Amino acid sequence: MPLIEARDLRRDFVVHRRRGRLRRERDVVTAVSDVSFTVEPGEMVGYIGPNGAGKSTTIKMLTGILVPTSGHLRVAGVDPSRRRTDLARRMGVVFGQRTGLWWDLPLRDSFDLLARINDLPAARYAENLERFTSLLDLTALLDTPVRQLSLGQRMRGDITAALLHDPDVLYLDEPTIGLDVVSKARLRSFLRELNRERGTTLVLTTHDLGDIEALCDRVMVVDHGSLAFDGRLNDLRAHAGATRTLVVDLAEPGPAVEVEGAQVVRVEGPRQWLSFPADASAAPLVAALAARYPVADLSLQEPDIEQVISRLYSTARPG
Ligand SMILES: Nc1ncnc2c1ncn2[C@@H]1O[C@H](COP(=O)(O)OP(=O)(O)OP(=O)(O)O)[C@@H](O)[C@H]1O
Repeated sequence: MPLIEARDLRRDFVVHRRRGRLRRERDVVTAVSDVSFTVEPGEMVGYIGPNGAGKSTTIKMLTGILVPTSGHLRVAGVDPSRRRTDLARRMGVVFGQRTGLWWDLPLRDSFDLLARINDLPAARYAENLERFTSLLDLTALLDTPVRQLSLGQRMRGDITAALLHDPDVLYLDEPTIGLDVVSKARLRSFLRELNRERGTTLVLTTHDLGDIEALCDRVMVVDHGSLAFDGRLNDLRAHAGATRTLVVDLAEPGPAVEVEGAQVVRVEGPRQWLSFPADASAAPLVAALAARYPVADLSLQEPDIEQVISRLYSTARPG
């Protein structure tokens, strides 16, 4: 059974806009429109899209904070907005820009409070606290008030808090925002290990495509409230019409090579750049080149994922 099942999910917001000095008009903003997907237990899914695309609204519906305007939604077999308390035991949520910890309390007291709120058995709490604080390098900071922690330390504290009760699914909204390169790498490797060891399902929204490349087998792209893509990261490159580049060094400079399925886009002395569709194999190209030309060396350039995504956003946008 899928862990998350969303069918034709929609969320409208009613907003009142000022028209002139006295008039106010009622307007309806559709934040999420007819989104359908399923997530299987143990999947790591990236949910990406430009600002205002509907990512946070979707996460809020998945966690039961917001009620969908229409559509069908089940998480772990239940309707999140009706069974929010039951579901809270099975999910962890981390919003990168806000903390779920008590600002003036030492980290340890926040964890103790959460363990009590969640009715965690003492032995399991002790075991998880020990494990996550050592894995996330927080042991020495347990007695430090949250307000004195750096952003990266606080984020690790929030992630520990979200995991103390062994949730089946962890929702992360911008988990690496503002973190330095080393903290990002450490957090990503922790999340990979968590998924491998405990099978925790991960749903991640981010503007950092490095998070997606490091963590997610699957990516969903939302734009203007609708899903523009749902599939593997590699297939996203092909879907967006991306190309790969084969860089060929010939034994000596010569005219542009001719080979089926690729186009020479640049020539510099003996080096030539051949562009071909991202979903095509490079093997037949390499074989054809080597059979016809004196090839000294070859290398392959993957399309830059940032470019792929911005291309997808621009093609998905109406007008
Ligand atoms: N409470 C609300 N009332 C009115 N409009 C809202 C509300 N919450 C969200 N919206 C609107 O719904 C749309 C989607 O917002 P949402 O926060 O889900 O986007 P997002 O993809 O998470 O964006 P970002 O990347 O900037 O966080 C936006 O147009 C936003 O203005």
